[in-house]
Amino acid sequence: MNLNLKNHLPAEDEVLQKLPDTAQIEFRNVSKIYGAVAAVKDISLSVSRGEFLTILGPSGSGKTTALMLLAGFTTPTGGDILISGKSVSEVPSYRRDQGIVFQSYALFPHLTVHHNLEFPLEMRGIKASDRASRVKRMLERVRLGEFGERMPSQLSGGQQQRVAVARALIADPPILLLDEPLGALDRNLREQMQVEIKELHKEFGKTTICVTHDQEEALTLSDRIVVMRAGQIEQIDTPEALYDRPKTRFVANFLGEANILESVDFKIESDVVPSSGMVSMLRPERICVSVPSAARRADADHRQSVSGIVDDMIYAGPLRKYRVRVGNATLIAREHVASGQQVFRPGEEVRLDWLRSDIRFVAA
Ligand SMILES: Nc1ncnc2c1ncn2[C@@H]1O[C@H](COP(=O)(O)OP(=O)(O)OP(=O)(O)O)[C@@H](O)[C@H]1O
Repeated sequence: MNLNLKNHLPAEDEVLQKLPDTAQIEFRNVSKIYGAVAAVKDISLSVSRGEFLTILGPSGSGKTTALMLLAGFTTPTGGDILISGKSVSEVPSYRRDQGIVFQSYALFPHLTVHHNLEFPLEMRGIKASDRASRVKRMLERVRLGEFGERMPSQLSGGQQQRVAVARALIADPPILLLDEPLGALDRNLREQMQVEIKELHKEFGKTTICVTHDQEEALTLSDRIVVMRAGQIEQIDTPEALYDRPKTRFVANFLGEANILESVDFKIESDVVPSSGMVSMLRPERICVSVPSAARRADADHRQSVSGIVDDMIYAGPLRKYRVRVGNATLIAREHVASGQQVFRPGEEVRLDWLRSDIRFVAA
């Protein structure tokens, strides 16, 4: 990391005009081609001021490339990126007023926590007395008030991550970029940090773009999620819409578990007539498992029921997951564990039923 960055900064009048506290971002037909590989292929996307948008997708789908294009670490092969209406294609990364948090935190190892936070303020020419008070306030905000004089190596992973977020926010940039920010943390800490990041987002209101391959993280943090596949946008939606109404089989399978009811040997009852090229999908938690002789439910007229044989039952703390053979198909059903609930073992016959309105149709 070049600590003499200041010497390379452009004169004040050259600096991209200071943007308001939070910014609108637009990708217009952006592509990034590496030889025969289109890492990002003609993506268009608009992010509102203050929005928390997560880019989600499998490995190699172009998530990091999209973020690096926005950060200015790489230039598009085609298309344009606009921040608050202004093209930034010609603006180098150090002049795009953005806070960035990497999975590896990228803290300066030879600077104390205090100096790590002070660095972006110094780069912006903020005077020493103001810097000290801002650093103090920010360290207190991330509950690290006592840790200013420590070196990064003397902090836990979660604490280092909080320093990295604090450093990204301290200069009040309009945009915050998070690249797998919680990837290096264990599960409990990750959940705790998700809450902290959400709170910081609410408090600071920065337009935030986060890259992750962790579905739960995406669902928890985001106002909207972009699902990428092979360099293209497969679907953009709110977490709930994406999970509950995926448009394609890829999204249904990528975000959680899905029963794709294709070539099953029972007729799927639905109140909606699917268009051609669509297949039926049912989320496992929408299926109820009961004994074959169970009394008819009050809403039985709105439900479809089938009988099957339990293949497998997995207990996972708050959830119990069944794999049930129904004719030639295997359906997955997931139940929240509750007291007094009947538990079924492999080989037992069960009835599965679901609301007809819970059937979704996704592009095959
Ligand atoms: N500098 C590069 N040169 C050549 N190909 C590249 C380069 N950077 C990325 N790619 C290719 O572009 C595609 C998208 O890569 P990218 O890193 O954006 O994916 P990703 O979704 O972030 O994956 P991951 O979750 O594994 O980080 C991949 O096929 C990758 O091999």
